[in-house]
Amino acid sequence: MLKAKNLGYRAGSRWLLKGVDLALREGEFLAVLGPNGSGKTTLLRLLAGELRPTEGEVFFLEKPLATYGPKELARKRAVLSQSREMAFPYTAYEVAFLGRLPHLQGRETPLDHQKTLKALERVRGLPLKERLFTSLSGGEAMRVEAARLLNQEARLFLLDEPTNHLDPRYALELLCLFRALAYEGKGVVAVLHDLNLAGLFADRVLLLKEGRAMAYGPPQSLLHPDLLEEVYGVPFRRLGDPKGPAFLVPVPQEVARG
Ligand SMILES: Nc1ncnc2c1ncn2[C@@H]1O[C@H](COP(=O)(O)OP(=O)(O)OP(=O)(O)O)[C@@H](O)[C@H]1O
Repeated sequence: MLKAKNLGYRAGSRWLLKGVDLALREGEFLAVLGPNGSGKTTLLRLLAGELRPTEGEVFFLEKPLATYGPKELARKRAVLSQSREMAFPYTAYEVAFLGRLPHLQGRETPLDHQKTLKALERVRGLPLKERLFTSLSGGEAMRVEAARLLNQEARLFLLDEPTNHLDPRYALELLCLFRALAYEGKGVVAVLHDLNLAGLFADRVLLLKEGRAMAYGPPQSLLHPDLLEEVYGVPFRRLGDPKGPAFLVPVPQEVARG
């Protein structure tokens, strides 16, 4: 459903992203990993159509992304960005309702409100619905934003650090939710910093370093201490049962040397 070929983006004289290829099928969950400043958000914004590539092209549902109008795009792909800013003092309910906007034919219907309540319920956000969005904690705001995305009923979800601000239980719940949506046939691309969550939830991982793809493939083969040390510049240790999922933790140099 989503394909990028030789994707590059330059700001001034600096390439923030260069030569990135990826392909996402319906039902797949792709995790984008990499150090701070490695180009993850830039890639997500290119895939969302918020930035135009300097080089290469993005195809979404068999069409060049650049040929979509904003409303058509908003019905088909939903974006969770890092910014939580709201131009107006919306309630949590109103923020979740924003997801219906691309679908409204002139005016809202009772069904749009039912869907909004259902979306809030799926993220355990119903008790927050009357609260001003700006008064919510980081984790509460993230869940309300997730309800907005669900309400958009898109085929592709692009998530920039969706587990930011979430405690371990909500982080797992949120990723389980998007994993379930992928099993239903949606596509999910999530920028994550937690390698272990990526290993648990993603079908494939793209590892970026300085705007270039260092590796792209199934997490079992990529989340390896040597590769991670090369990408992040710190040693990693693999924990857990060798036959089970890998859990990788960064360790100080002294600990790595024993
Ligand atoms: N408009 C711009 N002009 C110049 N440099 C930019 C611009 N936007 C982003 N950058 C730089 O490009 C690099 C990649 O930024 P990006 O936000 O994509 O990284 P990231 O991997 O998402 O980082 P983080 O993990 O810190 O969120 C950073 O060094 C950033 O400062």
